Amino acid sequence: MTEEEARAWLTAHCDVSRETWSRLERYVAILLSAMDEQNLIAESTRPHVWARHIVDSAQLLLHTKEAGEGDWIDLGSGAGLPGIVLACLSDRPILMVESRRKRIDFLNSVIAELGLAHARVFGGRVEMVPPAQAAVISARAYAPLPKLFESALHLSDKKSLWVLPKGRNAQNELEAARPAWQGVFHVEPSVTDGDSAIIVAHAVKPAKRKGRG
Ligand SMILES: C[S@@+](CC[C@H](N)C(=O)[O-])C[C@H]1O[C@@H](n2cnc3c(N)ncnc32)[C@H](O)[C@@H]1O
Repeated sequence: MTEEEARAWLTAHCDVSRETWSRLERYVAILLSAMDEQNLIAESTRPHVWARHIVDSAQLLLHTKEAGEGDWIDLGSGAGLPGIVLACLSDRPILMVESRRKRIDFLNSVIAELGLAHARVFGGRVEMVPPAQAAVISARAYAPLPKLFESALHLSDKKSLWVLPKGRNAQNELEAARPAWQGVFHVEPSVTDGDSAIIVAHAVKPAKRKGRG
């Protein structure tokens, strides 16, 4: 997907008002300029930021149309991917969880600068977030599935929808997690990379251990 195709995709699939475009443009500008101080995205993706990061984040919205009302919690948000992009494109309250100080400060400054009143940051580890029943949970490049579910189960209930961009190994990672985790799982293709996929899940819970004997 070229940068031009990425913008066209946003126009076709998301409700992008002039205000939203200007927020997204501003976010991209802040992100690229902060790259001088901290490594927020891989250097190689800098020329492809709209496709590799903005659309890659925005596409998660396509899989959450059935989600109930309530908060979206984004685990390990880093520079705000997907959290800030989703906050620009949706009014749903979003909590971004990030443990690294410089990234927490970066996220708070972006929220203030873009005026995203429905977005908040929990500055600390996912495991320390007070229990919640999120409507949606996302995590991009945060942790392998078992650690991801273990660390965030207390933020979910059976209705929570998990949307987890997982790269090329999505299916294998899912198979590996299956013995320990039950749920309803789908693997959806990514629009930005034909080889990558997004795991969409609900009713996630630890599998019952088989009794001995
Ligand atoms: C590889 S980065 C990905 C960042 C962003 N989601 C993205 O796709 O660009 C993983 C992020 O998760 C954060 N992180 C890792 N473990 C965490 C934990 N247990 N609690 C909160 N944040 C965590 C790291 O500080 C880092 O910013």
